[in-house]
Amino acid sequence: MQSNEGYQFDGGPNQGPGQGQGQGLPAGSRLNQYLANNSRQALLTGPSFGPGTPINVNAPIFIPKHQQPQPPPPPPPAVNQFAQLAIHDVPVQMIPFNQINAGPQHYGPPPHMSHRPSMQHHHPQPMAPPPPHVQVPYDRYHQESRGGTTYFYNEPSDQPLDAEHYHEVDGNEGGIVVNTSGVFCYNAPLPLAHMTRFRGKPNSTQQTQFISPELRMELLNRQLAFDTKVDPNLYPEIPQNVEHFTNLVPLENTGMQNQSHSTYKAISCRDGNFYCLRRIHGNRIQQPGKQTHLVEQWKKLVHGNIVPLREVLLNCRAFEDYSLIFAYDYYPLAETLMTKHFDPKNVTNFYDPANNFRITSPMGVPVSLGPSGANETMIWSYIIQIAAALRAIHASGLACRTLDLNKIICYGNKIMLSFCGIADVLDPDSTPIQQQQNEDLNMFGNIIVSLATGRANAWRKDLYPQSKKLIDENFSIDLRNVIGFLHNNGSRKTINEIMPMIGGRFFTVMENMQAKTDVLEGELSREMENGRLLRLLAKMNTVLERVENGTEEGWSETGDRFMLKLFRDYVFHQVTDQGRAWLDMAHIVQCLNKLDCGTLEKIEMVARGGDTQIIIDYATLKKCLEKSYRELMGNTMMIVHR
Ligand SMILES: Nc1ncnc2c1ncn2[C@@H]1O[C@H](COP(=O)(O)OP(=O)(O)OP(=O)(O)O)[C@@H](O)[C@H]1O
Repeated sequence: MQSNEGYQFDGGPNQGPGQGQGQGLPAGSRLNQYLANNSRQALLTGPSFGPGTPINVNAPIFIPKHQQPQPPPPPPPAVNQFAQLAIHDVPVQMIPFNQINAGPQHYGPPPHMSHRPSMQHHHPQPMAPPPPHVQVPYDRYHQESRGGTTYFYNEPSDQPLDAEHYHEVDGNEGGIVVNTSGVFCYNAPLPLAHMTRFRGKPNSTQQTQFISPELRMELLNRQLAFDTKVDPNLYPEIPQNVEHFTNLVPLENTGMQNQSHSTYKAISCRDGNFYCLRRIHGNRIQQPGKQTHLVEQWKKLVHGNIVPLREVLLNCRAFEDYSLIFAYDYYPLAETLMTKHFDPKNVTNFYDPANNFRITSPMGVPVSLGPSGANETMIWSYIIQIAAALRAIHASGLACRTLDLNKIICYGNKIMLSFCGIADVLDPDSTPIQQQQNEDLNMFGNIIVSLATGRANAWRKDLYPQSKKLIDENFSIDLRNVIGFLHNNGSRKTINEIMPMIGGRFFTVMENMQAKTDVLEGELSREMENGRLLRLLAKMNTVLERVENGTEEGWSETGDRFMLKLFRDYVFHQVTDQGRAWLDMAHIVQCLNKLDCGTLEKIEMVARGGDTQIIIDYATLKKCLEKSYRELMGNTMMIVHR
């Protein structure tokens, strides 16, 4: 046996039978015995990867399924981890939001999923309901946790082997379990009960495996919105750069006669972030100090229901006039309350001429209000959010001054006051701030009347009696009180006074938002490992099969790289003893995780010719990778981010 930096050839630590199969497992552990049995099985049937010496490694043995005394797939109570998918399980197809749950009920696997038994190809029953699930007795399986992973296994039995055995198990309440043919099985808890109601009922296995289709679509569309560019031939009037902003894309119709303002998406070259630019056409600021003295206060205002103002450009010449430009944070595919509820035809769309592609927000389905307006729950949610924003603005000694349906944007579940601060620059108002704030409350009342009646101008004096009648007939006394209070000009009033009228509804909105946050956090924690594994894969592929590194011609075939090459085969190119590819995503993910952590667990790697077997631990492999990657970086001029 040779040893070099932790490499061990042919053999490995001398262990007695049944010892040390699972590192850190007690000797009497049933999992340990199970692994030992599998090891013995491997002795009888030969190694799983090419010819070679018996496996005697301090690690769970990786054996193609058909070589084992075959357990039927284990039935964990809930498994919804990516790691559990077979490699041929592809991510969920993009389904437009409005098509989800639509159409006839489709039984059987979706066309792109292939984790069903292969027999089903011979006897396809696409529209037949699935056969009743035969519950495998749970007590036939043993369960043992190790290093955060729960292994399910059963003792060898006389059962016939079924190499292609996959099961799809209908779980209870939103939980569908897909078992792959892999030996390892990751077990994850079901989402918290209070979160499941926000997920909707999954209509197929996919929805429990990946980020929910609605959220995926929403995020993808937002990403596309970020990426849109305009064709300069189609928009010759849009400048290439506006100071440090570039890549301007109009968010509303431009080029109309006598337009006084326009809105664009842009990227800042300073920080690479996206901004929403509101341009006021031909507005030369003569007395900057006097007109912009409130800008700094607006910039300091941070609130979840207010779009932050970041910068104001005075007398900008990029549009060949003296424009006033306000830069706000950009929220992709945000739409105004006006377009959402009153003018759905005008929904914010990007038309990407380069791709001939329209992007709309699948979540932002226009909700046209009927003759009796929006439902009361929705209105209360708006009231609470607008009140929260106004409370912050008024507490800062400012007034919104532009509270109307066109200046409130919807972004996901949230609504936000947009374009704040513009009125203070365009038209500095010397009336007492209290009076300006009172006017905000009046405008707030108008918005509620519009939403409740389904008519944007229902608050107008001539229409108000009719609107009031409709509201009295259809809405609660609390809502009528809020409107009455906001429209009452007789007394001094503050936004805080509507809190008692909101009452317990506040908690409902807060709980809903909290639950949504929990769902998003859950999704994030499932996906966050992807980046780590991607970085690892990128490093491995940067190093492997490189023809040469500087002057070293055989670099990729020697030393540490040779170890990594064998490891690549161990991870990705496992074969059965008949030479068929053996694919198990769980194995791949687990190996990469162990490499990333640099565990001391050992594996046996076999060269393709079968003439070399190497026993090595993950910690050493990790060092090989890091060292090779560093060597490569030392020879390059590129800046590489870790
Ligand atoms: N912070 C933001 N991020 C992304 N989009 C935004 C943001 N603020 C506003 N928008 C979008 O900019 C567009 C503004 O154009 P729109 O014509 O609807 O409003 P407006 O110009 O105020 O209306 P009007 O011309 O009637 O006064 C809207 O589509 C709105 O959704």
